[in-house]
Amino acid sequence: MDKRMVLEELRAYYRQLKGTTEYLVKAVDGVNLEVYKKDILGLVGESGCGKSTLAKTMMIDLTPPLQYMGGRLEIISRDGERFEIGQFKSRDEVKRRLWGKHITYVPQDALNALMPTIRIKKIAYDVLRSHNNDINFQEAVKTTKERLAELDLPDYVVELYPFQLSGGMRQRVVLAMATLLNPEILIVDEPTSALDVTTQKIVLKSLLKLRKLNLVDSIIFITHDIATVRQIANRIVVMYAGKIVEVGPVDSVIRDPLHPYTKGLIDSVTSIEPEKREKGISYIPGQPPNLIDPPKGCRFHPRCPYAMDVCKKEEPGVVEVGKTQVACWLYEGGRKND
Ligand SMILES: Nc1ncnc2c1ncn2[C@@H]1O[C@H](COP(=O)(O)OP(=O)(O)OP(=O)(O)O)[C@@H](O)[C@H]1O
Repeated sequence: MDKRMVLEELRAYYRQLKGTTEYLVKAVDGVNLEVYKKDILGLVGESGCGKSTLAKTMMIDLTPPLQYMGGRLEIISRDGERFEIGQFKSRDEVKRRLWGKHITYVPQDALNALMPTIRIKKIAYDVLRSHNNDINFQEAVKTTKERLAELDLPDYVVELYPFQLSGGMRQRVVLAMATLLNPEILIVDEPTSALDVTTQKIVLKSLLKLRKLNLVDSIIFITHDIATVRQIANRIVVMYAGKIVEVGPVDSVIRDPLHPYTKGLIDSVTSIEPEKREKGISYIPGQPPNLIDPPKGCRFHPRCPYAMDVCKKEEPGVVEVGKTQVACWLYEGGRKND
């Protein structure tokens, strides 16, 4: 399969000063993942588990207090050009060579990211000109109208100011601006959480369209919402306390979650199905750990109903169960018996 990104034991920590003592917040701590062409990955996990930090690290957007601590990150372009995290001398170089062109990130607060007093056509012109100094304004407007049409937005949107757009329209315009240069990888952080259900669906449709038309090769969709992941993603990536604990095809992970944490996450989703509602709302007991001093062994062990002695002492390796990869001692040497 065509790889677009490879992460091996990737680590990025925040340096935090309390008084005169420095602490390290281990937000991305030994992450392994391969992203393929045509992938739509749903990256899920509780608040604070490191999803946004992983996105920033994938973007090689490492500014203090966030610091790269080791491991590999490789981005592979459609033409086979390879970019390694360690090769860049400055953030400016990363910005010039990677952002927008090969990888792009739409952050959580993207709805407010567009300058309200600059017309869409001028914003798009600036994006396109940052990678092609020779482009003229008319060409830039034409390219922008084409991309807007691909996302089912009318031509006249180029003439508008961001404050004139509704939430859903603005989110699609943000997606259009972020993908004007057809980057291989698009990372979107909670793109639908501030929208009503109907508008959410329109935004999800736009994302699927970007993928289907090959305007982007791979999408990483960060969310708390497993129902949304089910609608859009082909694979689900479950993160807990700075680590990936399970990766697999979306349907099989949701139907038959392997890691006890994934099971807890899925069980805690409120359901509209009466038989599930009757069981009541379940939740994962306890709190996620402090990432300055996470538990030894498996980081989930203090909250895990299946925790064994080994879980408290040693970190589990990754085991393949069917098409799913899971980091859990229950599966070392075979399938869990229960
Ligand atoms: N600037 C910072 N300095 C120190 N620690 C930080 C900083 N930003 C985030 N963290 C910590 O890093 C950890 C991971 O945070 P991150 O925002 O990546 O999680 P998340 O899974 O994206 O959460 P959410 O779903 O709430 O956005 C958390 O413990 C958080 O408190």
